[in-house]
Formats: sequence, C-alpha cells, structure tokens
Amino acid sequence: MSDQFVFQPDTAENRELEANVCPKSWINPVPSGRYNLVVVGAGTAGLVCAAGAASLGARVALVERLALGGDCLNVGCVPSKALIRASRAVFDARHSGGFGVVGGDALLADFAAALQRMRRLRAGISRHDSALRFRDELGVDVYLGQGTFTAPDTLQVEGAALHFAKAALCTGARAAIPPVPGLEEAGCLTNETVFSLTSLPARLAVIGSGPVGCELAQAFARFGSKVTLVERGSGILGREDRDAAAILETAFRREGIELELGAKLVRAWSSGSEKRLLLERDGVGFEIAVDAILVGAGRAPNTEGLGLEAAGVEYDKSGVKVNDYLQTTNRRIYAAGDICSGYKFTHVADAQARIVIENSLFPGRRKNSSLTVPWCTYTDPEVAHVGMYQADALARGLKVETLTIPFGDVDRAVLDGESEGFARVHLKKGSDVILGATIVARHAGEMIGEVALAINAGLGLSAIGRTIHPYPTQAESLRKLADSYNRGRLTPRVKKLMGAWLRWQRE
Ligand SMILES: Cc1cc2nc3c(=O)[nH]c(=O)nc-3n(C[C@H](O)[C@H](O)[C@H](O)COP(=O)(O)OP(=O)(O)OC[C@H]3O[C@@H](n4cnc5c(N)ncnc54)[C@H](O)[C@@H]3O)c2cc1C
Ligand SMILES: NC(=O)c1ccc[n+]([C@@H]2O[C@H](COP(=O)([O-])OP(=O)(O)OC[C@H]3O[C@@H](n4cnc5c(N)ncnc54)[C@H](O)[C@@H]3O)[C@@H](O)[C@H]2O)c1
Repeated sequence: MSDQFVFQPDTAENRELEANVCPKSWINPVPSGRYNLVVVGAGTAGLVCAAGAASLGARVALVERLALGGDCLNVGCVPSKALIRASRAVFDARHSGGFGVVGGDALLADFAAALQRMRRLRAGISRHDSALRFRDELGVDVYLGQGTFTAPDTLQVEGAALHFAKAALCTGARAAIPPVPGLEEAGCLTNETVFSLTSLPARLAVIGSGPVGCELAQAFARFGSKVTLVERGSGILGREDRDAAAILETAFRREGIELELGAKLVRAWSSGSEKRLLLERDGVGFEIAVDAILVGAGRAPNTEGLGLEAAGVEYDKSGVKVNDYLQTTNRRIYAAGDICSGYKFTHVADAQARIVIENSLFPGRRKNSSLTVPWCTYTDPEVAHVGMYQADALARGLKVETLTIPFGDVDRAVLDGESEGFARVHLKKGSDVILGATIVARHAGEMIGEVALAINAGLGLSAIGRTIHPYPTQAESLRKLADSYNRGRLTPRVKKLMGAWLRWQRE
C-alpha cells in the first residue's frame, strides 16, 4: 500500500476493520532492550514472521505504517475475491436458462450490495490480523508508524529506537502507475481505491491484463460496466500458457469485454465528466472515452523512506536484493514477500516468512529456490499453474512430453456445464517426472494443489494415476492425464508381448 491510503466509505464495517488493523487510539509500547526480531511491515509476510517468531519464544516487534493485513486483507486478495464471487453469482443467475432457471435475462445486479458484503466479510476476516490480537494473544510489541533504519541494527519508529539482533523487511509493494502523460492528472483507480467505490462506473478502461486487470475486468463487466481491457502485449495474461490465455480471451469477448491488445497507451485526459485515452496500435492512434480508469500494470516495491542506505541494504527498482536464504546485503536483515520476491503472491509471502524465521533466529539454511510455487488467476474459468511452462523446460535443455485432457472429456465438467478448459502436464520425456502443469477450469485453483504436492514430494504422474479420485469430479482430469501417460508407454513391443501372453492363457 502507499502512504496515501485510507479506508472509504465511512461505514460500520470499515470502522470495524479500522479498529482491528489501524486503531486510532493505539499507544505504541516503550522499547526496552534488544529484540530478537524486528519486523517492518505487517502484511502477510510480516504477520507470519511476527506470529511465528513470537510463538517460538522470541522477543518480537512488529512495525506497520498503515494497516495490519497489508494488501491481501485490505486492498488485494480478500476484497477482490469477495467481489469476484458476487459477480459470479450475478453471471450464473443470468445464464442459468439451460438449468431450468427462468427470468435470468431480466435480472438486475446490485453493485453497492456486493461491495457492502465485501466490506462485511473483510471486517470479519480482519480479526485474525488485529493489532490487539498480536499484542495480547501473541505477545508481539506492535508499533504503528513508519519504520526507518538509522543504523545497521536499529529501526526508528515514531521517535522510538528499536535495537535488534535480526530484522525482517516485509514492506511489500504498491501499484505502479505507467509514466503516461496525463494519466495521474486524469485520475485513475488502483487496487487501493477501486474497492472504495460506491457506484459502478458505466464505462471502465482497465490498463494491463495481468491477474489484477483480468480478474477485475471480468468482475466489473459482469456487474454491467462496459469494460475495455488495454494491454500492450499481444495477448492477455502474458506469462501464462497461450492456449489457456486464448480460452480466457474467448470468454472475455463473449461476455462483452472489449480487448485492445498490442495497444500502447499514449496519453490520458479529462473531458467534462468523462476520461479519454489515446491508444496506438501499429502506429495508428485511436481514442476511447470512459468514466473511470483502473490501472493494473504491475507493482513497485515499497523501498522509499526506509533508510535502506543507513542499514546497508541494497535494492533496485524491482525490490530488495536477497540471497537464496532470503538474507539482504546486511547479514542481520532478511526479507520476505513482495518486497523481494519475483512471485508476488500471499502464499509465497507466507512461505518465505517461514524460511526467514528458521534462517534468521536459528541456524537454518532453508532455500527460497526449494519452494514449489503454484498460483491461480481467479477469472472464470480460472487459470492455475505450477512449476515450469513448456518453454522454460526447453530453455533449460530438457526434453519435454506434454499431455492435455480437455474438460469436454471429463464427465463432471460436462454435467456442470463447465467443459471449457483443460488440464495439461509437462513431463520430463521418457519418465513420469512432472515439470509443470496448467489447469484451466472453473475451480482450477482447487485442483492445482494436488500437482504441487506431487512435485514437492517427488511423486511422478503415475502416483496420481494410482490414486483413486471420486467419480464424478473435475479432479479426475489429473488421473486421466496419468492414464494417457500410461497408454503412451504401451509400445508396440510391449503390446506384442502382452498379446502373446494372453493368447497363451487361452490355450
Ligand atoms: C488486487 C490484488 C489481488 C490479489 N489477489 C491475490 C490472490 O488472490 N492470491 C494471492 O496469492 N495474491 C494476491 N495478490 C498479491 C498479494 O496481495 C501480495 O502478494 C501480498 O499481499 C504480499 O504480502 P507482503 O506481506 O509481502 O506485502 P504487503 O501486503 O504489501 O504488506 C506490506 C506492509 O508493509 C507496510 N509498510 C511499507 N513500508 C513500511 C514502513 N517503512 N514502515 C512500516 N510499514 C511499512 C505496508 O503498509 C503494508 O501493510 C493480490 C494483489 C492485488 C493488488
Ligand atoms: N490471483 C492472484 O494470485 C493475483 C491476483 C492479483 C494480483 N496478483 C499479484 O499481483 C501482481 C501484480 O499484478 P498486475 O496484474 O498488476 O501485474 P502484472 O505485472 O502481472 O501484469 C501487468 C500487465 O500490464 C501490462 N502493462 C504494463 N504497462 C502497460 C501500459 N502502459 N499499457 C498497457 N499495458 C500495460 C503488462 O504488459 C502486463 O501484461 C502479480 O504479479 C501477481 O503476483 C495475484
């Protein structure tokens, strides 16, 4: 989050949230003696570091300048997934004619009600991250204020000097605003402000088609905004499997989202109550007019104002530099989460925080590179991935065998009316070793964990094949991938031998 952040609108739910994660009457403790661990930033990475270290008996200080819970709770995963769920309910109700639901065509969507539901759920979830809980139940010294290093072993917050044996830098990232003339002046929403809206923009331009842009473009379109998704690359979700992205592009177009791909944003300006964008594709300029602009064009690390120079911590525009043990260039200071990670996900922030606890407080040598990282973009259908893409494997000189099961071949997906998508696995050629997998399905995120488990535990695809999956489930697609692998092993020679054996049995 940026230091401009405030919770809006002023509602009972938001006041409950504020009371939990940034209580106005909070009195910082008075530091006495050295801390085992000073944690800067109380997003997922910082909260997990602080709670874990304190539960092991360490003296811990947790410093947060805005709101405990960070992006995930306040302006990221939690509000976005609540909104996405509501938009899915609207979409399903509208498109359930085939299931025998009558009247969907005439249905109205209530965006304000969906936002209120989001605020209520977010406030409820915020209890886990509350300052009081961290202080009274977990025994952590919670300081509210901007943390700034003044020496390699000292952090200053609100005039207090916190001395530490070790520190964990968990200050996260914020939306990066592309340096496009007029964009900031015209006014644009980011993940910090979009969940504070109280009414639906009739026309919305979404800049960037990464996870933020794709998830929110579809959610707003389903509530009834006329959405234009602007992406400078040639396709949406540029990092994902291209067949996966193509399925999503088709779904987006079908739902009325305008895709402006390969489009450069040249200039933005306000014109009366509307905002105008000048785009350029193949050297040809064209304008679009909208009521609001949402930017989801990548993240910028929160390195400013931290006194990193005084602490001897090196950083660049992608964040704080760490080694494989998540140690910065100051050996006392470790880092976890978006501030240092190429993978900017809550579950990675959590996993890295656990590494930091082990490596900083104890003689642990756990490596960041040992993590198997799955992820999922919560569009409809969802796109989930773990491990390598085919191109990664080929670039490493590995020979790859790719197997794909379309969900049209999976009974449960057909019965659910969710047959658009596939489960795909990349194997090390000549073996069942899983290099990576992509699943495109309505609940792909719920299925990718099984493949992540197999990779993490060193189990091959055959182990998934030997595992009975309940029928009918969409997860059966993974077992079907294993069947497909086994069929491929049936070489003409093996087939001939088996035929001979069976002939002999009949004699
Ligand atoms: C719209 C959106 C949706 C997302 N959805 C998902 C999802 O579904 N699944 C998923 O895995 N990930 C998702 N993410 C990514 C996820 O939110 C981040 O990866 C995660 O929050 C990173 O946690 P963190 O602790 O590293 O940083 P943050 O959550 O950014 O926390 C850093 C904290 O440090 C504080 N801070 C910064 N500087 C200082 C300072 N000098 N002193 C004191 N405090 C400071 C900040 O105020 C902040 O509270 C989403 C992100 C966005 C934007
Ligand atoms: N479901 C999830 O787990 C989830 C959801 C949301 C965000 N996140 C995390 O947040 C991070 C940030 O997400 P994001 O979507 O903001 O960033 P991103 O880097 O993933 O995607 C940004 C996209 O914006 C495009 N872009 C950048 N500048 C542009 C411009 N001027 N004009 C047009 N297009 C432009 C890029 O080409 C890219 O496709 C992600 O890397 C992800 O780790 C995760």
